Amino acid sequence: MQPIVAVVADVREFEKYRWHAAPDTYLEAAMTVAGVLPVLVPALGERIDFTNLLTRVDGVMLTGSKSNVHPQRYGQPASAGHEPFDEARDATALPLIRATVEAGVPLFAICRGMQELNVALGGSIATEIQEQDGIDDHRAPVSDDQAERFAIAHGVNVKPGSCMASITGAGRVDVNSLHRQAIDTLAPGLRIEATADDGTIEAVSVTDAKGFAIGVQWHPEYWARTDTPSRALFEAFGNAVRAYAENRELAA
Ligand SMILES: N[C@@H](CCC(=O)NCCCC(=O)O)C(=O)O
Repeated sequence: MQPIVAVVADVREFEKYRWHAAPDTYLEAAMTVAGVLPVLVPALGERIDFTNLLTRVDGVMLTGSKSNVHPQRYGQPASAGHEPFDEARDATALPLIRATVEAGVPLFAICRGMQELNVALGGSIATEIQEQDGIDDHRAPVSDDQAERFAIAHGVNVKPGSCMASITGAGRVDVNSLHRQAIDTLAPGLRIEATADDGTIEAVSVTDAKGFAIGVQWHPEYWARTDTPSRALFEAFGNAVRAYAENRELAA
């Protein structure tokens, strides 16, 4: 049995069309390492019956994106520093996250996805964090080579006793870094799982989650086959999704 994981699409305009799409790296990591079938959910917002969708999938994965959650979603005015936006993705991901957490469906939120998780549950986001005193530059290296942009960039400190620690081990984990925003106010119901040396929140989990519900600010999908912590995260997500699918089948 191949469990199904919903992946919310980004909206992109090219070749004079409006596309709903997701980067191949996330889909490959889900298929190859997690062992699940990723199925794109178009960013059609509240027209989607999220309750019905969640009866037909065994997990939800939220990808990273160059776009940012619109600041109005967390009560702040928009500025150039918050752009670019993808409001169709916001309108789809945020209610889906709330429904997913409520239903106890396994959830893996990556980069923008972790920021969406925080906003969906009532938190806020800081933008252009590298301009803050004491905060390092977490943006991707300037390069045309994706492997250079997604290269390991810094260490994070995984909290002992955390969900993340049960997957990657507690202590130091080396990660890549491609973000200029980060969690500002932590949402109620989220727990910090890992931080960078400058205090930036790098991983969270849903405090009273019925199962796997983790967000990471880095990109484990890119090296999921070769990097041990990245592989461990996708394998753990896949195992949680399979267990959920089996329980759902037994209950049917
Ligand atoms: N845009 C937000 C979210 C970070 C994120 O998802 N980054 C992925 C970018 C992929 C790329 O640059 O190729 C932020 O900047 O914090």
